[in-house]
Amino acid sequence: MTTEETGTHGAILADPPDTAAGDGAIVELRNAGKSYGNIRALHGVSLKVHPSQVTCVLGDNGAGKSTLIKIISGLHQHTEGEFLVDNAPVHFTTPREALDKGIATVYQDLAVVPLMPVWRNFFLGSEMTKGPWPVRRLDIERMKKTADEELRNMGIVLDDLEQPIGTLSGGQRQCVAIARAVYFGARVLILDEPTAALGVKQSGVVLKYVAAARDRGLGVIFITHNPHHAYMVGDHFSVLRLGTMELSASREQITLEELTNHMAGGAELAALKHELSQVRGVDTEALPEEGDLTVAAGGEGKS
Ligand SMILES: Nc1ncnc2c1ncn2[C@@H]1O[C@H](COP(=O)(O)OP(=O)(O)OP(=O)(O)O)[C@@H](O)[C@H]1O
Repeated sequence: MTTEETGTHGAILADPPDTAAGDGAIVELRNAGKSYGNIRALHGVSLKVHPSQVTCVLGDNGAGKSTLIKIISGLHQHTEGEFLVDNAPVHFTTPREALDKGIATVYQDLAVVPLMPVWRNFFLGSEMTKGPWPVRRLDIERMKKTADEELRNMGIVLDDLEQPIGTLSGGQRQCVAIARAVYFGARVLILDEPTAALGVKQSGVVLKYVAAARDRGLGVIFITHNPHHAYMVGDHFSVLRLGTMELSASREQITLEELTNHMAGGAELAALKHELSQVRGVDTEALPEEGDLTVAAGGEGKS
């Protein structure tokens, strides 16, 4: 997935807004959509993000996941339907406006300065300072101490915060980005395929911190191709296909197998199998049946 902007952002919020109105959803899309000129990238999408819940958005390439993220994070505006934050309609014109409402995005390609220490990256763009103007200077000790405390609060233990962030694994960098967003007051955390480039073990570590962010009361929007990863932490599942919402189900309403079948497209696989049966040399009997798709997708998942 490509994005025009990368990295995490943070905003220190004033008192949390009153969410007593409505059903407590922080973010809501009602039949929202987006067209780029003649191209309808997203249409009729409804979605809610509640505090302390992980809302998973799944979809294959071109399904509209990036477009959805861009609307919620303030990079693009919706052209159909409604977008509400704390039950009030919004039309963000910049990511800053989304941040001011507590909506932070952690992109796949994190905007970090690889040679700078972990603690320095933690505060990048929002450095702590001390002393009166014009002799204000960086408060290095306080930044180190705070970064250390915040990472530990999230259960992230790194050997040395002085090490360049570029020396951390991809999974560790994602975790630092999540802790940073939590520290800077995010209420909604959008994670753009955080496990896509990671191996099994590192994906597990990142999923642990997705759950930790949820346990700290954040509403998490977890974008992924991988139904197995989604099902490990998700409370609600929305599957996008060709720009529309094909499925919206709570955890109680769907099993992992059903979710995987939706993602793998059981009908499409059957059609493909039929076409392949016309091709010499392809043993279609060896291909999985629709009911076997859990195994098929799990073994070969993109993420
Ligand atoms: N700026 C744009 N101008 C025109 N069409 C666009 C633009 N951005 C996205 N699209 C189209 O909108 C549709 C949805 O794209 P989007 O990038 O949101 O999907 P995605 O689910 O994020 O896919 P991927 O996982 O491959 O990144 C695609 O058909 C894409 O070509």
